[in-house]
Amino acid sequence: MNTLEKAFQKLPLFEGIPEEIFPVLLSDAVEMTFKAKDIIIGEGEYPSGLYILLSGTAKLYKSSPEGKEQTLFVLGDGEPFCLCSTFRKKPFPVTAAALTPCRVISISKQNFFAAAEKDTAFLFSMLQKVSERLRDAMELAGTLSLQEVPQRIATFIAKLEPTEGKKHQKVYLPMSHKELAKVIGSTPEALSRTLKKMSEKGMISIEGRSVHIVNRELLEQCAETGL
Ligand SMILES: Nc1ncnc2c1ncn2[C@@H]1O[C@@H]2COP(=O)(O)O[C@H]2[C@H]1O
Repeated sequence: MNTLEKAFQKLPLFEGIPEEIFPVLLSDAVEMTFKAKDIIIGEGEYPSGLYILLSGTAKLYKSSPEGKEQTLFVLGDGEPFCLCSTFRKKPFPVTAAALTPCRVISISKQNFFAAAEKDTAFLFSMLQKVSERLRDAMELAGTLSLQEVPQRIATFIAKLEPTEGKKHQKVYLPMSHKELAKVIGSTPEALSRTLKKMSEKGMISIEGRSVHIVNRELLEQCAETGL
């Protein structure tokens, strides 16, 4: 097994996939690297196949003609994208951009379908990912249309994994405040005001991107009903 095949085998996305699938999938894989802010694929382009973000953080977003951006998904290590364009001959519906330096592997459609035909576990894993994305998209639609900004921020923070053990309730924002505003469908100014109010109410204390959840019950209450 070569290094790339070994790296793929360790990804949660490919858990339980038989070893012999990786050479099929990766025989013509292309590795690309991007700097933070680089466009990986622009809206309307035709990706060559399935992309896997091997390391780094990237976002999928839409922008309006006025330049307003809405982040649709934040992709982390091991996350695939271009799944829809792999299944359908349609242009890429969004833009993918790097938030940090990113290492991306592209898998040709031909190899993707060869692996899917060889192993149903692989195909099921891809289907599972597509359905997860659909669920996330529905959740985002509900959040943006039904929740106020404080609820969206509290929900986002409450879902982050604690970085210093569950007891300490320290979490780290995975992106800048400016990028976070695009995820929650707000402006950086409204985000700062809300974070300040949440601190004053004793829910959190915040320093840069480091957030201490002072009172999780209050934070979860805010996620439900707002400030
Ligand atoms: N018309 C659309 N508008 C916004 N997002 C879309 C649209 N179609 C698909 N997507 C999402 O954009 C994602 C781009 O990467 P994927 O093809 O993996 O999955 C796609 C969907 O989750």
